[in-house]
Amino acid sequence: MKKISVGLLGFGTVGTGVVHLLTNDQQRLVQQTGSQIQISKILVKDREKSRKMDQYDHLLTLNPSDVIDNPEIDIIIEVMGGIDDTRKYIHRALKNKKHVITANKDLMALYGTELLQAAADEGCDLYYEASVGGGIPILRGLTDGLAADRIKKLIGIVNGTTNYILSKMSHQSVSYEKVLQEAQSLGFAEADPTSDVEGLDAARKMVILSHLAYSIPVTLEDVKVEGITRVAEEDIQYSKKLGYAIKLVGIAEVEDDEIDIRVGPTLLPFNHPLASVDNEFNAIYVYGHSVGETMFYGPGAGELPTAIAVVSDLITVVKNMAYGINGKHIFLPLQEKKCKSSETVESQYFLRLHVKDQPGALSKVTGLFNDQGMSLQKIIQEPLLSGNLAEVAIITHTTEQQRFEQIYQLLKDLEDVIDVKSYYRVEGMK
Ligand SMILES: NC(=O)C1=CN([C@@H]2O[C@H](COP(=O)(O)OP(=O)(O)OC[C@H]3O[C@@H](n4cnc5c(N)ncnc54)[C@H](OP(=O)(O)O)[C@@H]3O)[C@@H](O)[C@H]2O)C=CC1
Ligand SMILES: N[C@@H](CC=O)C(=O)O
Ligand code: NA
Repeated sequence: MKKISVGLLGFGTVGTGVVHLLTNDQQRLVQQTGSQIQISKILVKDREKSRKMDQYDHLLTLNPSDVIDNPEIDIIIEVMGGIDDTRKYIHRALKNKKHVITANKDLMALYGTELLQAAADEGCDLYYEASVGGGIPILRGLTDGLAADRIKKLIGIVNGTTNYILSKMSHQSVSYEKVLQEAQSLGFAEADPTSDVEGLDAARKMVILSHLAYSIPVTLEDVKVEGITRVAEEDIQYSKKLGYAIKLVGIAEVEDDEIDIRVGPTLLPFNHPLASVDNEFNAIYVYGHSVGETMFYGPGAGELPTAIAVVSDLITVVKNMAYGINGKHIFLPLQEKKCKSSETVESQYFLRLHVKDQPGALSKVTGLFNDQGMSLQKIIQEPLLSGNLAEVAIITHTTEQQRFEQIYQLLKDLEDVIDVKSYYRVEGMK
């Protein structure tokens, strides 16, 4: 039987899951690929660290060259993360005619086109299913399952850590700091969770999805990004009272050949299928011209779900080797990029304000919207416990961003409005 040799860069959360599957599912791998897959070397940073799977200690190395320049290794699995070193290592591995599988969305969002081109030039495979939605086969869903359709819109909950934090804050009375720690200890959060909570991780995933869905070479700079750090418990509670869940959502939409991509806390009505996607689960809602609406749902992070995506890529690479078609399935963006101006993007909005708790204050607020020709869909007012203030939460009807910004400014200037505490976009049902 043909023997395929694999080298790993990294043996952390995802690496451990990959090694676990390669060790315990040999039989299945042989059935699927007709080959015996063995691990030859594993690059780590700390040789002395105690590991869950210590039977592989003899394969550990601190020298990247033992993996990427090793003539015995056919396929590199990159699960160490980071950008600069990994970019160099993957280029070198491809030059050495090794196929590469990576879970690294940071790298693929920034240098995906360059690396995919290098892979195509070398006749090598470069697969990265784990980089978006962990175990959900969303990249394959776009490139294979929906290959015949033109995609209109993607809405994704693509960051497990922030979804975990917002779900826990919504369903239990628990502090932001405590749930972030939980997400870290469960292995969902990045080594530095800033990229999770500031929305950058989701933005990177939206870049990768947009490349595949629209074949447009968007970059991270094209994504308007806001994280969850300013989402207050009150925002979550008032949203619930109005019938909505707050989620960190990425939206990529093409209209008249112009693309708009954004990531931010967004209200979803409870009857929206994405509203019930909780904890570390991810989901990507895809609107195709012909297929209509589809949703890809599953665990977006964690050891084994992410490892499943990596090992499924590995099976594809080994099958491609058997058919002699490596490097033939590289998707490079082919369309010209035209970005939509933010000001004209339409949405409903949620606003939470503190107003003076006195007769007439609420009617001044609603009067302002009325005078500006913007109707409101829902409004609630509740007294605050201190300061002779009331809290008002509003859902507007759909309006352009520039129009909303004008009204927001007028609202802040209104004498009875003490403060506009927050505002977010609201995604309606299609
Ligand atoms: N965790 C998850 O749920 C998901 C992670 N990903 C992505 O997968 C990748 C891996 O993530 P994860 O497993 O969580 O990360 P971990 O931090 O758990 O593991 C990283 C591994 O890489 C090794 N490593 C890191 N830097 C170096 C270096 N400079 N030289 C040698 N070895 C190095 C570490 O060595 P040592 O063990 O010695 O410290 C460790 O084994 C990242 O790109 C991440 O974004 C993608 C989807 C989900
Ligand atoms: N930190 C990421 C891990 C998976 O990509 C997340 O929380 O989704
Ligand atoms: Na995936």
